[in-house]
Amino acid sequence: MSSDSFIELKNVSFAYGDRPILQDISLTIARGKLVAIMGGSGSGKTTLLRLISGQVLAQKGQVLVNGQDVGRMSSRDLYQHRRRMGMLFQFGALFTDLSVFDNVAFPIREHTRLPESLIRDLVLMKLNAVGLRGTEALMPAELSGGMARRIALARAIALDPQIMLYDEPFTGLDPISLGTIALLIKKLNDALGTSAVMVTHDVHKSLEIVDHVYFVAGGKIAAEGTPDEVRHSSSPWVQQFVQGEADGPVHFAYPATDSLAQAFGIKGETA
Ligand SMILES: Nc1ncnc2c1ncn2[C@@H]1O[C@H](COP(=O)(O)OP(=O)(O)OP(=O)(O)O)[C@@H](O)[C@H]1O
Repeated sequence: MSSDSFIELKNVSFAYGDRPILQDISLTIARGKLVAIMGGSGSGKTTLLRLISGQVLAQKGQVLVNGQDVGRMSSRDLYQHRRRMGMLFQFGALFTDLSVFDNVAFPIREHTRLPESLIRDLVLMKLNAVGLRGTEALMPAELSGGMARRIALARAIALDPQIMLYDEPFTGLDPISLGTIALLIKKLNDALGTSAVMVTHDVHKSLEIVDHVYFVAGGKIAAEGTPDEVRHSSSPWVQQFVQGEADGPVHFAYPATDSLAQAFGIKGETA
């Protein structure tokens, strides 16, 4: 384990009922880094985020956040843990009957007793951070999809989280909005020193902004590497991902084999 790891999964196994989803997964997210998790549909990527947030608990292994085992947290600790966490989900829609201002203010009002004048300053700062100061009086129906996602990002960072979890933050956005939100995610992560995990299907955009990539297949970490290692991998498996080809050697419905990590041709775990 690296000494600056902030989130660490150690030999984690998880099943929904008797259906195994993740088996003996180990991964590390260093403090202040942005890490992508990629893999086929249904491979368990969102489940990994849920394990980190404590929404589901590992049946085996440990999920450590800042050295604390999420599986052993009291409900009070879990509440504190979630308070230190921001989430931006694909379907994490804004509250349609609240203004932009009230949407961003919502977590601040929910979790603090700050006076309204200070809340106002904080909300305006967060809107400024996502480049949307001046929109505070608008209602969500008056926003474009890209703007709405940025407001959701402002809301997610309202409490200056130590951890950010992104689940498909680019889905449904036009290329320009997608580029804007990707840059914002990177800029905010660097500025806030947040340790962030992003589940994404957008390989190209992610490789531009993340520090490290984990590939999940067959319930395991099939491969991992820096964006450069991923881009230059000679493995047909990785290339299928990077090129976004529908046909190729990756068959996500099949369990991963022991040789999958080697097949990726970049650092991987042996099963
Ligand atoms: N609450 C649940 N109860 C039972 N099974 C579930 C539950 N949530 C997810 N699953 C199943 O677990 C598997 C992994 O789901 P998960 O959402 O983690 O995958 P994913 O990699 O994020 O998929 P996608 O890329 O399609 O969003 C899927 O087969 C899904 O059907």
